[in-house]
Amino acid sequence: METIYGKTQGLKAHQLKQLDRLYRSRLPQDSLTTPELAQRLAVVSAELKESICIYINRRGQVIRVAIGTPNQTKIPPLELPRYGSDRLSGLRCICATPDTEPPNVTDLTAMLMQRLDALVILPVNLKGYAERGYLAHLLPATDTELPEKQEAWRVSKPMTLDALSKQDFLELVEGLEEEFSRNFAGRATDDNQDRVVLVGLMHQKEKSDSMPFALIELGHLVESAGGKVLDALWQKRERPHPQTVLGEGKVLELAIAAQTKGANLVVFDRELTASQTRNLERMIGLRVSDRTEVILDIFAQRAQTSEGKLQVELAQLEYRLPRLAGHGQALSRLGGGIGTRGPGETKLETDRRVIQKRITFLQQQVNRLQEQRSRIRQKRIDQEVPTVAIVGYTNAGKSTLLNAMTRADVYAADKLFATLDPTTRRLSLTGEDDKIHTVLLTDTVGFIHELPHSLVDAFRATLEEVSEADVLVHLVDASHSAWEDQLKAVDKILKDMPIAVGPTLLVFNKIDAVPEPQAILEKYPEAIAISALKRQGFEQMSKSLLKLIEYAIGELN
Ligand SMILES: Nc1nc2c(ncn2[C@@H]2O[C@H](COP(=O)(O)OP(=O)(O)OP(=O)(O)O)[C@@H](O)[C@H]2O)c(=O)[nH]1
Ligand SMILES: [Mg+2]
Repeated sequence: METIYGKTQGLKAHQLKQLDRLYRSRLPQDSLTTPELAQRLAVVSAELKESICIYINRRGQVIRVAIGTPNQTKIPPLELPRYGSDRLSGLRCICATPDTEPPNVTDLTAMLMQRLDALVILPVNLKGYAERGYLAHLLPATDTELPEKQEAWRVSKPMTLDALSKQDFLELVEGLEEEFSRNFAGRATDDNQDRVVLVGLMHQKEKSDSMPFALIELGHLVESAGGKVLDALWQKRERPHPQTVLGEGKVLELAIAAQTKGANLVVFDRELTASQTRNLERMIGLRVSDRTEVILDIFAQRAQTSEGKLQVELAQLEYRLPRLAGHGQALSRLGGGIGTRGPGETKLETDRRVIQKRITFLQQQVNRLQEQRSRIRQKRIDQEVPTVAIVGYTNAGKSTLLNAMTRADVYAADKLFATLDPTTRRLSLTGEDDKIHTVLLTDTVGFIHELPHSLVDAFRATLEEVSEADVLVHLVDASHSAWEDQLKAVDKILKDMPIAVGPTLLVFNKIDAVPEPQAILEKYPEAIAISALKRQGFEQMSKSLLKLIEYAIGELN
């Protein structure tokens, strides 16, 4: 006997047999259904007073018989014959139901999530007959840039069983698939580029209805990681749903948005637990990732030095290990991209035992390099050259400033986390008495609010530089609309450092792009305003910097 899926408890032997016989039905390849099959389904449905679904492949074989609505009897993504937003899954569902309504949104969403070839709903009357049915199928997007209200499916008017049977099924699906793949080719300009839908939560008390800042930033992070943002949605909630972060209805909405826009990845604005990831992937049918993984991915792409690479891979694997069951295994074959790349050209390991071993190895390497680094630093301290570290939110202009002041050639770009490895350069500063003083200036990796815990280790090199510097320059992008939040986020990270940091000079950068810099300086009178790009305000900054160094180390020679 074949497996009957769904609500099978309490079924009598002859009912099970009746259901089992449905497996033996065979349809002509090119017809959607036959009146005989429709009638047999109707009889069983009427007797059980339940919806009955059968799933049929392109060869006309029944591959699954299930009790329940199309939504209740959904097939997990990995058991579908094919998966991918460029085509249909190769299965259609015929459902006889005692409910007399036309297909509802839940069932249509189930069709969308499984990318069914078609869905036929046959309402069964009181006498146990199906007189007519509805044919539903997905609609390809009409445009490469999708309009907001893209219809995801079409539902026919009620049709007689005869008319349904005469539908040329193959012609229908082949036509649809051709359009799907044409659109898909148009959309996926770069096969390796992730097409992403962003998801966030907003606290219930939040008054504004506009896109939360965290989500805008997440969009920049995804773009910095090389992904393309197709859509963003968020929900107001008291607290995250323990199993799915969002409420069930919102997850459905997310699934529809992701599927109709042809996304291959969904990214949440917070860390997900292993089971949340698993539940969401099962419900949406796409890979699900989070903010931390995106940041780690950026790090993996940017790491230059061998130390940077080691630290990033270590952080990635440590983040992944406890989440492996939900990730990588079930859906890894759905593709690569954000969250699957290691530093260098490698793909991240997915085997638990291998990972464990690799983590131990990487930890040893990182410790060794750290000792080396501290020896170098000791040498610097012995030379008694004062050290200055530039810190600040990512994209504040730290590398640009280092380049401008020292003619270094550090990569600066309008991307988050452009810099990963600290760079130190010698800098000559002219004091009040025109005396020239030499200091060492270090550019560091940018900070970000809610620095993910697993990343702190990857930041270790930077944090060491920061905590051992005599003086800090805290650079703020004054042209950013959220500059004050960023300033506070950096202050918080500095305050939480295990070792107290040296005195800090607050410097507002990109002043060339601020219409009224005066307002900012009134609020922070101790601060200095510069433009690293236009080399404005450098003189005053140098003077203040020297004063602060003098204060920090006692005397300048
Ligand atoms: N208008 C303006 N843009 C600037 C200024 N300084 C830097 N930028 C721009 O800001 C962007 C980021 O500069 P970076 O120097 O890479 O910033 P960063 O702080 O090193 O960033 P990460 O290394 O990513 O943390 C670049 O596009 C710069 O050209 C400035 O004074 N004015
Ligand atoms: Mg930088």
